[in-house]
Amino acid sequence: MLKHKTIAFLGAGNMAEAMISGMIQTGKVPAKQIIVTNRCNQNRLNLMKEKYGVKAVPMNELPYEEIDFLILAMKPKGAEETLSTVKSLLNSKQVVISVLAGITTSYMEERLNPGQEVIRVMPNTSSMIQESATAMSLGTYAKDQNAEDVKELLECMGKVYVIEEDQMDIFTGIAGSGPAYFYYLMEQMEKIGKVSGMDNEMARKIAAQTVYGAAKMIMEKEETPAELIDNIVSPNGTTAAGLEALKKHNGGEAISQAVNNAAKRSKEISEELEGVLV
Ligand SMILES: NC(=O)C1=CN([C@@H]2O[C@H](COP(=O)(O)OP(=O)(O)OC[C@H]3O[C@@H](n4cnc5c(N)ncnc54)[C@H](O)[C@@H]3O)[C@@H](O)[C@H]2O)C=CC1
Ligand SMILES: O=C(O)[C@@H]1CCC=N1
Repeated sequence: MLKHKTIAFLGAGNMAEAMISGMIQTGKVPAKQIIVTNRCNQNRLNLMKEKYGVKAVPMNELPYEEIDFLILAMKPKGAEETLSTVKSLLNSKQVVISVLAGITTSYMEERLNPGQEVIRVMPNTSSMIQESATAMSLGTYAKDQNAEDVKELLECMGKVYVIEEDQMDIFTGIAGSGPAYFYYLMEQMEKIGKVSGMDNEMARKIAAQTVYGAAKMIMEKEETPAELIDNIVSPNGTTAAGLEALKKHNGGEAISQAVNNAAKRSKEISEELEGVLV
């Protein structure tokens, strides 16, 4: 039952805000049960309080005893210090949820009290409008009931996929970072529309509607991407000409490289930070 849970965010940045926005919109978690804090930016905390009606407190005033789910939402490099700080403040019933890229459940478990429940999550910023593709992987000690509640919480932000943790790097490459590739793509569409005399705003909306429609087709129809492409291509037509240019300029390879490089970076972050322990 989410309505009785108290959820605290350590870190009040872009990802925390997107998640809070998604949660608030469902009404499943009362705003007064969401607490947000960060290391230094009081203006940011004020903004979160005004915009979402959540509690916003300085770090040293976080009421740890009230928290059910503690969400780590700072940058990965802050994990070490944060985990060592919260270790002595948490009890065994509280669940630590991390959205930090590259931070493994074992990394967290090794730095928290033995048996502490930990869940690793990878959302994306579309949580803001409840359209995230979010992954979750359970740590060694995560209990079924808490895992179910956390899944329900993440469903406030979009679709949730429970995955093996060894898939988290590639998931991050596809879905955590993924919105940025599509924004980049749409930015290029907007630019070329503008160069060709189209109104900026109009070109942006047209590109977005096209991406949105294509994504919806994949979600709602049975056809594969290849079949859907086939439905668009006319022999010697415009799409064939467009795809020819895309292939000539290694469009497919560019996307594969983007996903792979992001996944590789996620793995590197784990390795760099794990190195701190030895
Ligand atoms: N932005 C995104 O699209 C996604 C981000 N993430 C993960 O979310 C985390 C946060 O990313 P963003 O929100 O984009 O960063 P951000 O820079 O917008 O926000 C970071 C926040 O953490 C606070 N902070 C820094 N150190 C802290 C500490 N020791 N204790 C408490 N608060 C601290 C900062 O004051 C700031 O409010 C990262 O670890 C990232 O890997 C995961 C999925 C998607
Ligand atoms: O760029 C990053 O590292 C974070 C993780 C996924 C999206 N943003």
